[in-house]
Amino acid sequence: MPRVRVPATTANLGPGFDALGLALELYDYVSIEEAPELEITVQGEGENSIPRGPDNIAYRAAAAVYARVGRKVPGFKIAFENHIPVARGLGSSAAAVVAGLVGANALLGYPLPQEELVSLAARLEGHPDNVAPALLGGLVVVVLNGQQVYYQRLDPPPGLSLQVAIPHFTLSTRVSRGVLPAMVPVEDAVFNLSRTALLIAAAQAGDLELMGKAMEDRLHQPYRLRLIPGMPYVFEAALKAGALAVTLSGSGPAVIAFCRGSLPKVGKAMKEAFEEHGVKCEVKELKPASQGAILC
Ligand SMILES: Nc1ncnc2c1ncn2[C@@H]1O[C@H](COP(=O)(O)OP(=O)(O)O)[C@@H](O)[C@H]1O
Ligand SMILES: N[C@@H](CCOP(=O)(O)O)C(=O)O
Repeated sequence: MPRVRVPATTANLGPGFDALGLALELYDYVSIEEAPELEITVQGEGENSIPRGPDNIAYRAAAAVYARVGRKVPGFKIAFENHIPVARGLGSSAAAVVAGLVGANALLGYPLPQEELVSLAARLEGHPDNVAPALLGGLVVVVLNGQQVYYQRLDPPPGLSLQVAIPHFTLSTRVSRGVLPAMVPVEDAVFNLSRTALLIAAAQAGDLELMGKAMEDRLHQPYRLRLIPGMPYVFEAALKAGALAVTLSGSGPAVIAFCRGSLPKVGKAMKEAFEEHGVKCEVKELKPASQGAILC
Protein backbone atom coordinates (compact mmCIF):
# COMPACT_ATOMS: atom_id res chain seq x y z
CA MET A 1 0.00 0.00 0.00
CA PRO A 2 1.57 3.37 -0.98
CA ARG A 3 2.33 5.69 1.94
CA VAL A 4 3.19 9.22 0.85
CA ARG A 5 5.18 11.73 2.89
CA VAL A 6 4.43 15.25 1.71
CA PRO A 7 5.93 18.52 2.99
CA ALA A 8 4.28 21.72 4.17
CA THR A 9 4.96 24.76 2.01
CA THR A 10 5.16 28.51 2.41
CA ALA A 11 3.85 30.30 -0.67
CA ASN A 12 4.55 33.80 -2.06
CA LEU A 13 7.73 34.51 0.00
CA GLY A 14 6.49 38.09 0.17
CA PRO A 15 6.40 39.54 -3.36
CA GLY A 16 6.02 36.34 -5.43
CA PHE A 17 2.24 36.14 -5.14
CA ASP A 18 0.98 32.92 -6.77
CA ALA A 19 4.44 32.39 -8.31
CA LEU A 20 6.89 31.24 -5.58
CA GLY A 21 6.81 28.55 -2.93
CA LEU A 22 9.26 26.84 -0.60
CA ALA A 23 8.91 23.32 0.85
CA LEU A 24 9.36 23.00 4.63
CA GLU A 25 10.50 20.12 6.86
CA LEU A 26 7.06 19.48 8.36
CA TYR A 27 5.13 16.56 6.91
CA ASP A 28 1.79 14.83 6.48
CA TYR A 29 1.85 11.03 5.93
CA VAL A 30 -0.94 9.61 3.81
CA SER A 31 -1.61 5.91 3.08
CA ILE A 32 -3.88 5.05 0.19
CA GLU A 33 -5.23 1.79 -1.23
CA GLU A 34 -8.12 0.69 -3.42
CA ALA A 35 -11.17 -0.46 -1.46
CA PRO A 36 -14.81 -1.41 -2.17
CA GLU A 37 -15.99 1.92 -0.69
CA LEU A 38 -14.52 5.27 0.27
CA GLU A 39 -13.14 5.14 3.81
CA ILE A 40 -11.16 8.07 5.22
CA THR A 41 -9.49 8.33 8.63
CA VAL A 42 -7.64 11.36 10.00
CA GLN A 43 -5.22 11.51 12.93
CA GLY A 44 -3.58 14.72 14.12
CA GLU A 45 -4.15 18.12 12.55
CA GLY A 46 -7.67 18.60 11.17
CA GLU A 47 -9.04 15.41 12.73
CA ASN A 48 -12.28 17.19 13.63
CA SER A 49 -12.68 19.24 10.46
CA ILE A 50 -11.37 17.42 7.39
CA PRO A 51 -14.12 16.06 5.12
CA ARG A 52 -14.48 12.25 5.11
CA GLY A 53 -16.64 12.02 1.96
CA PRO A 54 -16.15 12.40 -1.80
CA ASP A 55 -15.48 16.13 -1.27
CA ASN A 56 -12.15 15.23 0.38
CA ILE A 57 -9.49 16.81 -1.84
CA ALA A 58 -7.03 13.91 -1.60
CA TYR A 59 -9.79 11.58 -2.78
CA ARG A 60 -10.67 14.00 -5.61
CA ALA A 61 -7.00 14.11 -6.62
CA ALA A 62 -6.69 10.32 -6.61
CA ALA A 63 -9.90 10.03 -8.65
CA ALA A 64 -8.52 12.60 -11.15
CA VAL A 65 -5.47 10.39 -11.79
CA TYR A 66 -7.66 7.34 -12.46
CA ALA A 67 -9.93 9.37 -14.76
CA ARG A 68 -6.92 10.87 -16.57
CA VAL A 69 -5.63 7.41 -17.53
CA GLY A 70 -9.12 6.13 -18.42
CA ARG A 71 -9.54 3.84 -15.41
CA LYS A 72 -12.83 3.43 -13.53
CA VAL A 73 -12.54 5.26 -10.20
CA PRO A 74 -12.66 2.69 -7.35
CA GLY A 75 -13.40 3.30 -3.67
CA PHE A 76 -10.28 4.16 -1.68
CA LYS A 77 -9.14 3.66 1.86
CA ILE A 78 -7.18 6.80 2.78
CA ALA A 79 -5.48 7.28 6.16
CA PHE A 80 -4.01 10.66 7.09
CA GLU A 81 -1.41 11.23 9.83
CA ASN A 82 -1.33 15.02 9.71
CA HIS A 83 1.28 17.33 11.17
CA ILE A 84 0.64 20.36 8.95
CA PRO A 85 -1.76 22.77 10.70
CA VAL A 86 -4.92 23.26 8.61
CA ALA A 87 -6.00 26.63 7.15
CA ARG A 88 -3.02 28.54 8.58
CA GLY A 89 -1.09 29.30 5.35
CA LEU A 90 1.22 26.27 5.42
CA GLY A 91 -0.17 24.42 2.43
CA SER A 92 -2.29 21.71 4.09
CA SER A 93 -4.69 21.59 1.14
CA ALA A 94 -1.83 21.40 -1.37
CA ALA A 95 -0.28 18.57 0.66
CA ALA A 96 -3.57 16.63 0.58
CA VAL A 97 -3.93 17.11 -3.20
CA VAL A 98 -0.33 16.06 -3.82
CA ALA A 99 -0.67 13.00 -1.56
CA GLY A 100 -3.77 11.88 -3.50
CA LEU A 101 -2.02 12.34 -6.85
CA VAL A 102 1.26 10.67 -5.90
CA GLY A 103 -0.50 7.79 -4.08
CA ALA A 104 -2.88 7.09 -6.98
CA ASN A 105 -0.07 7.35 -9.53
CA ALA A 106 1.87 4.73 -7.52
CA LEU A 107 -1.19 2.43 -7.30
CA LEU A 108 -1.44 2.53 -11.10
CA GLY A 109 2.25 1.83 -11.74
CA TYR A 110 3.36 5.44 -12.40
CA PRO A 111 1.56 6.26 -15.68
CA LEU A 112 1.83 10.05 -15.20
CA PRO A 113 5.16 11.94 -15.35
CA GLN A 114 6.06 14.57 -12.75
CA GLU A 115 5.14 17.51 -15.08
CA GLU A 116 1.64 16.17 -15.49
CA LEU A 117 1.22 15.74 -11.74
CA VAL A 118 2.28 19.39 -11.21
CA SER A 119 -0.22 20.55 -13.80
CA LEU A 120 -3.09 18.40 -12.44
CA ALA A 121 -2.28 19.57 -8.91
CA ALA A 122 -2.31 23.24 -9.93
CA ARG A 123 -5.70 22.84 -11.59
CA LEU A 124 -7.17 21.09 -8.54
CA GLU A 125 -5.72 23.63 -6.06
CA GLY A 126 -6.50 26.69 -8.22
CA HIS A 127 -3.04 28.27 -7.86
CA PRO A 128 0.30 26.52 -8.40
CA ASP A 129 2.65 27.99 -5.81
CA ASN A 130 2.07 25.46 -2.97
CA VAL A 131 1.55 22.29 -4.98
CA ALA A 132 4.76 22.68 -7.02
CA PRO A 133 7.16 22.72 -4.02
CA ALA A 134 5.04 20.09 -2.23
CA LEU A 135 5.72 17.79 -5.22
CA LEU A 136 9.26 18.85 -6.09
CA GLY A 137 10.77 20.13 -2.84
CA GLY A 138 13.06 23.17 -2.63
CA LEU A 139 12.19 26.65 -3.83
CA VAL A 140 10.00 26.60 -6.92
CA VAL A 141 9.20 29.37 -9.39
CA VAL A 142 5.99 28.46 -11.17
CA VAL A 143 3.80 29.94 -13.89
CA LEU A 144 0.30 28.87 -14.80
CA ASN A 145 -0.41 29.36 -18.49
CA GLY A 146 -3.97 28.25 -19.11
CA GLN A 147 -3.90 24.49 -18.56
CA GLN A 148 -0.11 24.38 -18.70
CA VAL A 149 2.40 24.86 -15.91
CA TYR A 150 6.00 26.00 -16.39
CA TYR A 151 8.35 25.75 -13.44
CA GLN A 152 11.92 25.76 -12.27
CA ARG A 153 13.07 24.21 -8.99
CA LEU A 154 16.01 25.70 -7.09
CA ASP A 155 17.85 24.19 -4.14
CA PRO A 156 17.02 26.09 -0.95
CA PRO A 157 19.84 28.52 -0.10
CA PRO A 158 22.20 27.08 2.57
CA GLY A 159 21.93 28.51 6.09
CA LEU A 160 18.29 29.54 5.82
CA SER A 161 16.12 28.77 8.85
CA LEU A 162 12.51 29.76 9.44
CA GLN A 163 10.69 30.85 12.59
CA VAL A 164 6.97 30.36 12.04
CA ALA A 165 4.30 31.87 14.31
CA ILE A 166 1.10 29.88 13.81
CA PRO A 167 -2.02 31.51 15.30
CA HIS A 168 -4.65 29.27 16.87
CA PHE A 169 -7.36 30.72 14.63
CA THR A 170 -7.94 29.48 11.08
CA LEU A 171 -8.23 31.56 7.91
CA SER A 172 -9.23 29.84 4.69
CA THR A 173 -7.35 30.72 1.52
CA ARG A 174 -10.71 31.42 -0.13
CA VAL A 175 -11.53 34.14 2.43
CA SER A 176 -8.02 35.56 2.36
CA ARG A 177 -8.10 35.84 -1.46
CA GLY A 178 -11.55 37.43 -1.24
CA VAL A 179 -10.14 40.68 0.23
CA LEU A 180 -7.70 41.27 -2.65
CA PRO A 181 -8.47 44.01 -5.18
CA ALA A 182 -9.14 43.21 -8.84
CA MET A 183 -6.78 46.02 -9.98
CA VAL A 184 -3.53 47.38 -8.52
CA PRO A 185 -1.52 50.53 -9.33
CA VAL A 186 1.25 49.97 -11.85
CA GLU A 187 3.86 51.19 -9.34
CA ASP A 188 2.80 48.41 -6.95
CA ALA A 189 3.12 45.86 -9.76
CA VAL A 190 6.63 47.16 -10.52
CA PHE A 191 7.48 47.15 -6.79
CA ASN A 192 6.64 43.44 -6.63
CA LEU A 193 8.01 42.22 -9.94
CA SER A 194 11.41 43.88 -9.38
CA ARG A 195 11.65 42.32 -5.91
CA THR A 196 10.52 38.88 -7.10
CA ALA A 197 13.22 38.86 -9.78
CA LEU A 198 15.85 40.02 -7.26
CA LEU A 199 14.70 37.43 -4.72
CA ILE A 200 15.26 34.57 -7.15
CA ALA A 201 18.65 35.90 -8.29
CA ALA A 202 19.70 36.31 -4.64
CA ALA A 203 18.45 32.81 -3.73
CA GLN A 204 20.43 31.34 -6.62
CA ALA A 205 23.54 33.18 -5.46
CA GLY A 206 22.92 32.01 -1.87
CA ASP A 207 22.88 35.65 -0.67
CA LEU A 208 20.49 35.56 2.31
CA GLU A 209 20.90 39.25 3.17
CA LEU A 210 19.94 40.30 -0.38
CA MET A 211 17.01 37.87 -0.31
CA GLY A 212 15.83 39.58 2.86
CA LYS A 213 15.89 42.99 1.17
CA ALA A 214 13.78 41.64 -1.71
CA MET A 215 10.92 40.25 0.37
CA GLU A 216 8.59 43.22 0.70
CA ASP A 217 5.19 43.09 -0.94
CA ARG A 218 2.44 45.45 -2.02
CA LEU A 219 0.10 43.08 -3.86
CA HIS A 220 -1.49 41.00 -1.11
CA GLN A 221 -0.18 41.52 2.42
CA PRO A 222 -1.45 45.11 2.88
CA TYR A 223 -5.00 43.94 2.05
CA ARG A 224 -4.81 40.91 4.34
CA LEU A 225 -3.74 42.97 7.37
CA ARG A 226 -7.29 43.44 8.51
CA LEU A 227 -7.87 39.68 8.75
CA ILE A 228 -4.91 39.12 11.08
CA PRO A 229 -4.90 41.07 14.37
CA GLY A 230 -1.46 42.42 15.28
CA MET A 231 0.19 41.49 11.97
CA PRO A 232 2.28 44.72 11.54
CA TYR A 233 3.49 44.47 15.14
CA VAL A 234 4.49 40.83 14.64
CA PHE A 235 6.43 41.82 11.51
CA GLU A 236 8.17 44.63 13.37
CA ALA A 237 9.02 42.37 16.33
CA ALA A 238 10.60 39.74 14.05
CA LEU A 239 12.80 42.28 12.27
CA LYS A 240 13.83 43.92 15.54
CA ALA A 241 14.83 40.50 16.94
CA GLY A 242 17.15 39.87 13.98
CA ALA A 243 15.15 38.27 11.15
CA LEU A 244 16.39 38.97 7.62
CA ALA A 245 12.79 39.29 6.41
CA VAL A 246 9.28 38.49 7.52
CA THR A 247 6.19 37.68 5.45
CA LEU A 248 2.77 36.14 5.69
CA SER A 249 3.05 32.41 5.04
CA GLY A 250 0.83 31.79 2.03
CA SER A 251 -2.49 33.49 2.63
CA GLY A 252 -1.91 33.54 6.41
CA PRO A 253 -2.61 33.75 9.25
CA ALA A 254 0.83 32.19 9.98
CA VAL A 255 3.72 34.65 9.85
CA ILE A 256 7.12 33.35 8.79
CA ALA A 257 10.47 34.95 9.56
CA PHE A 258 13.50 34.19 7.39
CA CYS A 259 16.68 33.93 9.46
CA ARG A 260 20.34 33.10 9.05
CA GLY A 261 20.65 29.97 11.22
CA SER A 262 18.58 29.12 14.29
CA LEU A 263 17.16 32.27 15.97
CA PRO A 264 14.53 31.23 18.55
CA LYS A 265 14.42 34.79 19.92
CA VAL A 266 12.70 35.82 16.66
CA GLY A 267 9.96 33.23 17.21
CA LYS A 268 9.60 34.32 20.83
CA ALA A 269 9.27 38.00 19.83
CA MET A 270 6.59 37.15 17.23
CA LYS A 271 4.64 35.08 19.75
CA GLU A 272 4.73 37.92 22.31
CA ALA A 273 3.58 40.45 19.71
CA PHE A 274 0.68 38.24 18.62
CA GLU A 275 -0.30 37.66 22.26
CA GLU A 276 -0.23 41.40 23.00
CA HIS A 277 -2.93 41.66 20.32
CA GLY A 278 -5.05 38.88 21.77
CA VAL A 279 -3.88 36.11 19.40
CA LYS A 280 -2.63 32.86 20.91
CA CYS A 281 -0.07 31.14 18.76
CA GLU A 282 2.44 28.32 18.53
CA VAL A 283 5.98 28.84 17.25
CA LYS A 284 7.90 26.30 15.17
CA GLU A 285 11.46 26.47 13.91
CA LEU A 286 11.57 24.84 10.48
CA LYS A 287 14.18 24.25 7.80
CA PRO A 288 13.57 24.31 4.06
CA ALA A 289 12.92 20.81 2.67
CA SER A 290 14.97 19.82 -0.38
CA GLN A 291 12.79 16.80 -1.04
CA GLY A 292 9.18 16.97 -2.17
CA ALA A 293 6.57 14.21 -1.84
CA ILE A 294 8.06 10.70 -1.59
CA LEU A 295 6.77 7.19 -1.00
CA CYS A 296 7.95 5.99 2.40
N1 LIG B 1 -5.59 16.10 4.81
C1 LIG B 1 -6.59 16.74 4.22
N2 LIG B 1 -7.55 16.05 3.53
C2 LIG B 1 -8.54 16.70 2.93
N3 LIG B 1 -8.73 18.02 2.96
C3 LIG B 1 -7.82 18.73 3.61
C4 LIG B 1 -6.70 18.14 4.26
N4 LIG B 1 -5.97 19.14 4.81
C5 LIG B 1 -6.62 20.28 4.52
N5 LIG B 1 -7.71 20.06 3.79
C6 LIG B 1 -8.70 21.01 3.28
O1 LIG B 1 -8.04 22.21 2.99
C7 LIG B 1 -8.64 23.28 3.71
C8 LIG B 1 -7.59 24.28 4.11
O2 LIG B 1 -7.02 24.79 2.93
P1 LIG B 1 -6.62 26.30 2.79
O3 LIG B 1 -7.75 27.17 3.23
O4 LIG B 1 -6.10 26.47 1.41
O5 LIG B 1 -5.46 26.47 3.86
P2 LIG B 1 -3.99 25.86 3.90
O6 LIG B 1 -3.81 25.05 2.63
O7 LIG B 1 -3.10 27.05 3.93
O8 LIG B 1 -3.88 25.05 5.14
C9 LIG B 1 -9.30 22.63 4.90
O9 LIG B 1 -10.35 23.39 5.40
C10 LIG B 1 -9.74 21.28 4.35
O10 LIG B 1 -10.99 21.39 3.73
N1 LIG C 1 -0.66 32.40 -3.43
C1 LIG C 1 -1.69 31.90 -2.57
C2 LIG C 1 -1.07 30.93 -1.60
C3 LIG C 1 -2.04 30.30 -0.64
O1 LIG C 1 -1.32 29.46 0.23
P1 LIG C 1 -2.01 28.74 1.47
O2 LIG C 1 -0.92 27.94 2.10
O3 LIG C 1 -2.56 29.81 2.35
O4 LIG C 1 -3.09 27.87 0.88
C4 LIG C 1 -2.34 33.07 -1.82
O5 LIG C 1 -1.59 33.88 -1.28
O6 LIG C 1 -3.57 33.16 -1.81
